[in-house]
Amino acid sequence: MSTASIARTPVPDPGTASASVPALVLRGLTQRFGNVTAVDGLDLTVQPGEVVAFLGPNGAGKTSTLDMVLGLTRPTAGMVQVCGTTPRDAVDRGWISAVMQTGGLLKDLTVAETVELTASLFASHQPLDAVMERAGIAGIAERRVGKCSGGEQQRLRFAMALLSDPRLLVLDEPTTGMDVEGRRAFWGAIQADAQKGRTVIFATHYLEEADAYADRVVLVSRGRVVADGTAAQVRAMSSGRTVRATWPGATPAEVDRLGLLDGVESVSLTGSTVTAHTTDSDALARHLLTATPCRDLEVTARGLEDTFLALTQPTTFPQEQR
Ligand SMILES: Nc1ncnc2c1ncn2[C@@H]1O[C@H](COP(=O)(O)OP(=O)(O)OP(=O)(O)O)[C@@H](O)[C@H]1O
Repeated sequence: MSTASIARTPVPDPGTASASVPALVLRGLTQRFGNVTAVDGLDLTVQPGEVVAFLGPNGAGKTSTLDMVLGLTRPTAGMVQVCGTTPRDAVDRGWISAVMQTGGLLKDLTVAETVELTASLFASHQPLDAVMERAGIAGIAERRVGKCSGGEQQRLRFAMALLSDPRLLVLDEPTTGMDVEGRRAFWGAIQADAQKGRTVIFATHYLEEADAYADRVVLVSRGRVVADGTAAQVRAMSSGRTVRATWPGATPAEVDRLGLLDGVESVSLTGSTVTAHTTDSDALARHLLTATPCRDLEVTARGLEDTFLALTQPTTFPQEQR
């Protein structure tokens, strides 16, 4: 099944996880698969009501972390607490549930039948009509799952995850493969729900989703947190500007030498385009226009995407040269 909420029957016991207890605490969380360290001593605390984007490149360790949060795998080392208890206990109590990317749906059932069947696995659950309304699928209740679009199927998974009225909702790249309209409708439903106080943590590759929907962005790279704050704070973490220019016939060695200039944080060469991040764009621009054959020079403020690349990719020149 795709949602952790339906993997086990929850024990109704509202009230013992108070609002002052963090929704999620990770301490030194580590997951190794043979020689691969997928999660490398990750620390994170999420307070109730926060909407957190877990952002990182492929293989950063997002899914491995969320699997441990959901109690699907055990950490190699470190600790996970969900609403003050273990992940398995939180799942049992219906305090945490998840919307995963794929799977878990039977195509021949209708949307309403799917929600009913899932609800029958719980000792107690939210009213079905209210859950379907909240997830934005009340209007397609009689539609067969196989006829639903990707966005509609994700909203159905969202409804299934809401049945236990979880305190913490985990979304693992929930809008992968959806078109723009499907993504917007899905996030509209999640946001409306989050505004009522639910804690949401979502893994995504989409920077614009993190920017638009998260109160807080946690940027992970190689199993570690490399930035943590609002989208604006994370963007500001790599201050400075991006300088791009066309350098016909540039060699990697010539471009690497730009890394020796004051303020240059990273530099790369793609075709004949040089891209550099620097805290002193005037000096770099002057150098490129006077000491190299560069032309078509462009200076821009960094966006979240540039910050993401700057914080998650190694520079192209050796550190000892700097
Ligand atoms: N079961 C496993 N066995 C071996 N290696 C694994 C396993 N699961 C994950 N990995 C490795 O651990 C690292 C982190 O993977 P993970 O899926 O957690 O990253 P991710 O950030 O979710 O990536 P993506 O955005 O591509 O889904 C990768 O190098 C991956 O190949």
